[in-house]
Amino acid sequence: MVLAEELAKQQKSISVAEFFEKNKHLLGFDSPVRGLITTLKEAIDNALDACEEAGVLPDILVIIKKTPSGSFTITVEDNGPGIIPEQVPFVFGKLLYGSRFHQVRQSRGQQGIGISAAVLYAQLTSGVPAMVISRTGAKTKAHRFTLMIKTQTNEPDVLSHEEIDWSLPHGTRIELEFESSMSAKKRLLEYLKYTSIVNPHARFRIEIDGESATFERVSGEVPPCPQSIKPHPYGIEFGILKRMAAASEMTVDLFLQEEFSRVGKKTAAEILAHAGMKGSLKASRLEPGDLKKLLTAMQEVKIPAPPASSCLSPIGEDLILSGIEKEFALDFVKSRSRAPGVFSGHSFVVEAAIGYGGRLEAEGTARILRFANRVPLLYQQGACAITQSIAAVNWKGYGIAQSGLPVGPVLILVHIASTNVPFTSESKDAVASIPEIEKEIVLALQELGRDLKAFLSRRDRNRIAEDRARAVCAIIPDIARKVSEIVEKPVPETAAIEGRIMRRVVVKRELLDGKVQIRIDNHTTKPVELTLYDISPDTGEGATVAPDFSSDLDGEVTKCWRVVVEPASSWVTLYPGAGGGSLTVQGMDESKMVVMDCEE
Ligand SMILES: Nc1ncnc2c1ncn2[C@@H]1O[C@H](COP(=O)(O)OP(=O)(O)OP(=O)(O)O)[C@@H](O)[C@H]1O
Repeated sequence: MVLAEELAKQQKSISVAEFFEKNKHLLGFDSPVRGLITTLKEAIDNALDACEEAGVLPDILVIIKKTPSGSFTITVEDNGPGIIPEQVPFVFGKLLYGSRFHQVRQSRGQQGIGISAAVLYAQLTSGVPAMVISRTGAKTKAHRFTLMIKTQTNEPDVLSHEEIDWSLPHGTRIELEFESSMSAKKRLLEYLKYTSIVNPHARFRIEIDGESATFERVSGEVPPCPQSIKPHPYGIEFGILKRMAAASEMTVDLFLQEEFSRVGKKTAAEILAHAGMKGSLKASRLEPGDLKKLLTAMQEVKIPAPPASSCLSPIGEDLILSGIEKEFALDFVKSRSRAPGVFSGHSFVVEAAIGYGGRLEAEGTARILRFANRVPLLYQQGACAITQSIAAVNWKGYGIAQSGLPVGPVLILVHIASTNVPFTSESKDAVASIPEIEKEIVLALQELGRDLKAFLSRRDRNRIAEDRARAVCAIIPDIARKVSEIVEKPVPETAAIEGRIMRRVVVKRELLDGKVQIRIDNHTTKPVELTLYDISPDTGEGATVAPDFSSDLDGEVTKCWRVVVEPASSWVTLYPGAGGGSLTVQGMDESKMVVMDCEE
C-alpha cells in the first residue's frame, strides 16, 4: 500500500521534552501568569524538599524583576545542601530526572519533571538560558552554569560552567527569564502566604520589582525528613511486580519479605499458600501466570496498613494554628490532624482547620485553602476532591449558610500528606476523588464544624448578655443623678460600675488632691496592654511596666512606657501636669473597652 509506506516515512519517536514543549499546559504552564506561578512553585518546592532532607531551616529568597525588554527574570535561592556539579545539568536540563520518583515517602516533588519543565518554558518563551549556581559546602567553591535543554533528545546543553566565589556556604540559586505579566503579583503573594502557613519553619524573603516583603517563620524546628519505606503489597500493579521479580535474586518467600512493607515470615507464608505456590522458587523465574496468582494473593490476604509515622510529615494542629493566626486575624480558629489512613497501599493523613470572623469577608463563599504535601493548590478548585468533600458536609447543621460550599466569613484549610498524593494530572493542581481520602476530610470537617457551632452559640449568648448589660448601663448615670439629688450628695462616678457590668477595660483620667492621675480597671479575663506617652508611671500592683523606649509619634520622638494590666486588676499612675501625655490601648478590639477621658 502506498499510503502505508508514506505514513511509515513520517513515523518517528518523540522525546519527552518535545512532548511537553507542545503540551506545556499539562505541566501548569498554560498562560504567562500561570507560567510564573508554576515556575516559582517548582523552584520553592525543590528548595523546601532539599532543606528538609538536609535538616536545615529554609531561608528562601525570591526575586522577580522586569527586564528592559519587557520580560521577567525570576530568581529563587535556597540555603539547602546544594547539588553536586556533575548532576546540575541533568537536574535542570533533562525532563524526568529526579531523586524522588522511586521513593515511597512524603515529598513535594514526585515526578522529576518540575524544574526542568520551568527551564524548558523559559527557553521557549524568551530563548534565554537558565543560570544556576550551586554550592555543596563551605570548603568547596560554588559552580555557575548556564544551560538549556536539547528538546529533540531531552538532554542538557551546557553553554558555560565555571567555579565562582559565592556568599552562601551551601545552597542553590536558579535564575530564569520568560514572558509574563505583573498581574501575577497578587497570586504570587497569595501563593507565598499560603506556603508559609503550611511551612511554618521556613522564611521567605521576596523582592518584586524593587519592593520587598518577608514571610517570617513561626517555628524554629525543622520537621523530621520523612523516611522512605518499601511499597505496600496493596499498592502494587502487575507491571511493577513483574519488573521487581525479574530484578530479584531471591526466592519468592524472601522476595516478599524483603521487598514489601509489612510482609514478615507469617504474611509471606499466607500469601504463598493463597497463591498455591512454593516459597523456594526463584522470583526471577516466575511465569506471567504465576505472577498474576501471586499478585491476587498479595491483594487478598489481610496485611496491616503501611507504617505512616516515619514516611509522612503532617504539620500538626498547633503549627497549623500558628500559621493561620500569623496570616489572618480571626475570631475563632481550630485545627484537627486525623489518624493516618491508607488507600491502595499508600499512607495518608488529613489535617484540617476552620477559621471564622475577623477580617474575613462576610459575604460570598468561604475561603478555601487546599494543600498537598505542604504545597498550596491554587488552580482547578472545582475539580478537586478537597472542594467536593467540603461541599459534601452539611454546614447548615453547624450554623453556617451553604450554597454548595459554605457561605460567610469562614476559612477552611485542608492538608493531605501522603506518600503518593493522587493528583488528577501532572500539573498537580487538584486531588483525585479517592473515597478513603474524601471520608477522612469529611470526618475532620465535621469535628471542626461541631467546635464552630459551639463557638457561634456561645457568641450569640454573649451578644444577648451584652445587649442586656448595655441597656442597664445606659440608665445607670440617670439613676446615679436621681439618687444623688434625693440624698443630696455629689453624683458618684459610675464608669467603674459600667465597666464591671460590661466586663470591659475602663481607662479614666481623674483628679485626686489636685493632681491628675490615670486609672485603669481591667474587668476582662485577659491582660490588657497599654502604651503611655510622655508620662512617668509608677509601678502599681497588678501591672508590669516595661522600661521606657522612644517612639516616633507623629514625627516627634516621644518617651513611651508599655504597661500590661492583669485581668481583674486596677492600676493607677500619676500624671505630671505638663507635657501633654496621652495613652493608647493595644491588642484590644475597640468595641470591647471603654476608654474615658484618656486624651489630654
Ligand atoms: N534546590 C535544590 N536543591 C537540591 N536538590 C535539588 C534542588 N532542585 C532540584 N533538586 C534535585 O533535582 C531533582 C529534580 O527536580 P524536579 O523539580 O525536576 O523534580 P522533583 O521535584 O523530583 O519532582 P516534580 O516533578 O514532582 O517537581 C529533585 O528530585 C532533587 O533531587
